[in-house]
Amino acid sequence: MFLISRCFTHQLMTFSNAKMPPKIAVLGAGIIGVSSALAIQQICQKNVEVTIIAERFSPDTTSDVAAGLIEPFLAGSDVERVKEWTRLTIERIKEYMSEGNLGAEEKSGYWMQSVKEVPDWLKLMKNVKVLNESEVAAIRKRPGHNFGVFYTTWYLEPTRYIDYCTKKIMENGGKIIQRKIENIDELGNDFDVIVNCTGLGSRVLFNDETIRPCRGQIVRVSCPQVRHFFIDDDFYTLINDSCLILGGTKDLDQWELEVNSKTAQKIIEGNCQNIPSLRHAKILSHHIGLRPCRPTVRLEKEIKNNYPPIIHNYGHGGSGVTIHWGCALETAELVNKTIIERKSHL
Ligand SMILES: Cc1cc2nc3c(=O)[nH]c(=O)nc-3n(C[C@H](O)[C@H](O)[C@H](O)COP(=O)(O)OP(=O)(O)OC[C@H]3O[C@@H](n4cnc5c(N)ncnc54)[C@H](O)[C@@H]3O)c2cc1C
Ligand SMILES: O=C(O)C(=O)Cc1ccccc1
Repeated sequence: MFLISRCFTHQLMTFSNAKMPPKIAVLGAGIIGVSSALAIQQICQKNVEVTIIAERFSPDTTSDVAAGLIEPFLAGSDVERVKEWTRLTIERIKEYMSEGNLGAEEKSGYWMQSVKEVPDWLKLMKNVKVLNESEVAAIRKRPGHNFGVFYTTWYLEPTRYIDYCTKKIMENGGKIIQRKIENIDELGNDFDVIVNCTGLGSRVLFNDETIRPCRGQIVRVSCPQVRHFFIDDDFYTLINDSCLILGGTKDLDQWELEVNSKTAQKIIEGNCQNIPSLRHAKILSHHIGLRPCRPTVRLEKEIKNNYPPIIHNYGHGGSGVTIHWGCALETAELVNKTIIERKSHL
């Protein structure tokens, strides 16, 4: 268990005290917050004091609901940035796998489409095969399966990964505070840089009405004989180490966190049409998550009078796992640059 204090015990500190390491507050403990905190410690060579402040921690974040399939989805319109963030995340996953960690694997499968799509990010995947007409006919399971792509991607189970990152953050001297921040004024001048990884929370905390919930409902099942993912316009079967994740609704501006049993039945039925052997699946659990959707991911520095610099890293839609490490590295570089600039002005 990590030491969690519920109040700020920081003494007021200014940069003028050059002997003290700069204090960085990371708001949010989903995959974006914890990966950003770890990247900051690594890029600033641990010459910083990182404190994660969050209302909810794993396994009670949106991130914990995700299957962790590595594929841009509802990631906004910055397609080139998203592709580069995805590339960096894939490199990170390969390192994570090489350490022998559970909850990360290569995984192949089918994406069946009503309208033909061969997005640029497929170049980051392996074994990509755009299906020809006879191959589509052989795979087709439901109306709307007019085109298809076979490829190999990866999955990264968020809950295991968040635990991995959090342990490293604490080993590096990081701190954790459980608290809902109603207004960043509460942070006063306790920190030298604020990193905002609050996801959908930024709608209220930073008055950003461009970030909107996209409600996703999933069913976790056990069906070991299913070994490939299967995605189409309306449903998906994704794979983790010890379960399958059946999805996948995407209801914009829906905030309801209660599981809808009719929706669950529809998800199960639709995926059984795609993969008939799912009829033998054992239902394990039902979950809801609100994807933090925004026209683009907000990853930038904000300078507000009378506040420490704020580095925003939020609005990752349905791709927070897919692009987390690319975003974390860019966030950490912005923090490091800010620290260096402020020191040079002392
Ligand atoms: C059903 C579903 C399936 C998904 N599948 C995938 C997938 O396969 N691949 C993929 O890449 N992505 C997937 N996603 C998307 C992914 O889950 C999100 O993009 C990602 O979780 C966003 O991470 P986050 O850390 O920004 O947000 P969150 O996980 O929501 O974390 C936000 C953190 O900020 C804290 N916070 C918020 N406001 C405040 C406040 N005022 N004070 C203090 N703390 C605050 C919260 O407590 C929490 O700790 C899926 C999402 C859903 C819903
Ligand atoms: O449900 C989500 O948000 C996902 O990211 C899962 C997913 C992944 C790839 C294609 C469709 C849905």
